[in-house]
Amino acid sequence: MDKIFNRDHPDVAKRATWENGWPREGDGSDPAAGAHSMRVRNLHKAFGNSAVMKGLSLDFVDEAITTILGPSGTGKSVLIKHLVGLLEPDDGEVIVFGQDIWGINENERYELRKKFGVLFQDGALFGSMNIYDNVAFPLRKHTDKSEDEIEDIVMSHIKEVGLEGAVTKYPAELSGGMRKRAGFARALVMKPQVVLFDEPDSGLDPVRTSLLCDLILDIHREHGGTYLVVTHDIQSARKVSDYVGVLWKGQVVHYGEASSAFESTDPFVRQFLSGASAGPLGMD
Ligand SMILES: Nc1ncnc2c1ncn2[C@@H]1O[C@H](COP(=O)(O)OP(=O)(O)OP(=O)(O)O)[C@@H](O)[C@H]1O
Repeated sequence: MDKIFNRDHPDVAKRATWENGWPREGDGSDPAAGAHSMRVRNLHKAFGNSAVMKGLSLDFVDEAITTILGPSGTGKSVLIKHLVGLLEPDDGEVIVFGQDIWGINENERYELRKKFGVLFQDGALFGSMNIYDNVAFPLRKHTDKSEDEIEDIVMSHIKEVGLEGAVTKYPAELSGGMRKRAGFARALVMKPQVVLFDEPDSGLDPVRTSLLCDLILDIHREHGGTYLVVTHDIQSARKVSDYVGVLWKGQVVHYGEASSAFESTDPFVRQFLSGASAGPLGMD
């Protein structure tokens, strides 16, 4: 399937400036500067005595789908929460659309968050609202659009995710896959520049996982945007990724174009991506 991400496009070629497999860090003179809407610099975060982020740095390539892979408990969700400003780093910076999100005030952070759509693991739908009202919620809360305008936007996204037959149903009446699709529609209604997916495949069977990946690709091709997908699922990563980052113990052990991850000779990356029990990765 074709993807919107086209490495030959001049804007994208300019953005994907690499040094030793890493995006080159931007300075004022670097053509890649400003080309990464989300940048994480030397991120440190501990909960009590437990250090979770240990100096993580990563630039996400605009308009691409980047997948973050890594074992359980390695800090993938913590990274997402830093990107949307739900967690504050102990040290380091999270720079989003050119702004250090902890160098601005709460109102500015609130405005910045509107550029993000987030699809949480279970869809994070409101159980007391039907699917239409769930998807309409961000528009009613954050815009002054009329109900007619809202209906046009909501129904176009509900159709896009194939839920037009379920608008009056409540989340509890839907399957896990349908709830995720409803969460995806809700994540799109504000026309986000960035969409973050926290384990979109969790709890889905392989066929539904594959269909959800197709939907992610289709919608990315249709609307563009910078997508970040956190997952354990190697098949999903193979299917959707332009770039792959592999995390282990709060650090990035590999980051580059998807093909370079799947061909990596690094013992940790190979073990994780092949699911082998023998290798540097243990149960701890
Ligand atoms: N608010 C919190 N308070 C205390 N510890 C936390 C908090 N949030 C995360 N942690 C801890 O940080 C570590 C990383 O958690 P995180 O959820 O980011 O892992 P993950 O890589 O997303 O794992 P999984 O793939 O299993 O979802 C875990 O040990 C977790 O218990």
